[in-house]
Amino acid sequence: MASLGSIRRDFAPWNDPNAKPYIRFENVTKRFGDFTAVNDLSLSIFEREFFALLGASGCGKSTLLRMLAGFEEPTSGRILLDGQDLRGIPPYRRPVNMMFQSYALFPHMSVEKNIAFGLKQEGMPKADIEKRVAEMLKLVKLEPFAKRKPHQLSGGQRQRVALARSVAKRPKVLLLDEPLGALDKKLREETQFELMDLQQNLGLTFLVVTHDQEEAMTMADRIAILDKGEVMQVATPTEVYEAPTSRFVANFVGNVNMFEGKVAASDATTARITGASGAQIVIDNAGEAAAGADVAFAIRPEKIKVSSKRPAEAVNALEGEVYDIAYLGDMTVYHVKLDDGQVVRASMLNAARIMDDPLTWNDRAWISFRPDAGIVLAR
Ligand SMILES: Nc1ncnc2c1ncn2[C@@H]1O[C@H](COP(=O)(O)OP(=O)(O)OP(=O)(O)O)[C@@H](O)[C@H]1O
Repeated sequence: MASLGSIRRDFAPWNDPNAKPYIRFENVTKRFGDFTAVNDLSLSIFEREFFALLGASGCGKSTLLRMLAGFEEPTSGRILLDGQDLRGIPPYRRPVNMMFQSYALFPHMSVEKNIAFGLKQEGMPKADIEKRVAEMLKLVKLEPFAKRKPHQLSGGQRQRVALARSVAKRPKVLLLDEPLGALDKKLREETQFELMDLQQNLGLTFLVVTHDQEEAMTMADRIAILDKGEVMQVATPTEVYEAPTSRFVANFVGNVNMFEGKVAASDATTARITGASGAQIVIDNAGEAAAGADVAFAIRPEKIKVSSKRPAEAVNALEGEVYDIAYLGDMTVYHVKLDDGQVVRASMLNAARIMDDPLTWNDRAWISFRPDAGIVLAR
């Protein structure tokens, strides 16, 4: 899984009951004809937050950005920015700017002219423009390339010009639609960190749309996971990963194993889930789910241990057969087919060069995990 890169200690205004949201979507619905792209959606974003909208293609992410930028109006509901209802305010009068992909740069203009373009249009005095462009070039580390044309730059450098151009006007909110979509994997990762630095240094509020969950996990303070125009969960990357509130979110972010079953018994300290095959899983607690409820026990691959013998101390251990092994260098991913037919994915770090319990295809194997290693999902 991606590193949770942007964890900023002490930055959590969403936990402060007195903090006022900076951007607020209030019961926003957007229809195109009889198609509902955004459905009664409410969402709060705080000043200086790096907020990501994550969801599959067509879930309404871009429509939300476009409504905030003023290119579309909600069919119903309100969008507030710093307490002001944005309805009817044209895009150029909103303190919001959209960063477009680097291919939207002017090919015949140098880097510095590209950055200066919007400022000139605004009628900013020449001396101020020069100062601001110099500042921007420094910020995105492109000073040596000021005179070059876009085609004389690498993809990552072009992306930085696009970024400099979109922050040159000092918008309060920057909207980024798949900002790193055009870059290869390595460059993407580097640029992610640059983007985070820039956002923090300038104290901007970023709203980024992506369908790349690792990217959202790495960069964002909080993530909203959308499905069919509705918010499924809003939380920090860690919470989304470790404490998803639904099967949908658990499946959407990272790899997960789901054990479907019924809550057999539940008290304050432990609960049991019985699967269709009769196998029982002991868990810490079943949350809100009452005895008899249909639930899923969701557990991440790295929280499952694979071994050739049943670990003596294990509360939960299920037997099966090694079905597939993928050696990834830093870790090994096992697929174990349990005796009831379910295939479980378990990943183990290769901390030592030589495994003390080597397993291979078709070996009998046990998977085991702690009662608190997963989470019970009722939705
Ligand atoms: N102008 C429009 N007219 C009709 N339907 C539209 C219009 N704009 C968007 N839609 C529809 O609304 C839905 C949401 O579109 P949106 O662009 O917000 O999706 P998205 O989540 O950003 O997807 P992607 O990741 O593919 O860009 C889609 O089903 C799309 O076809």
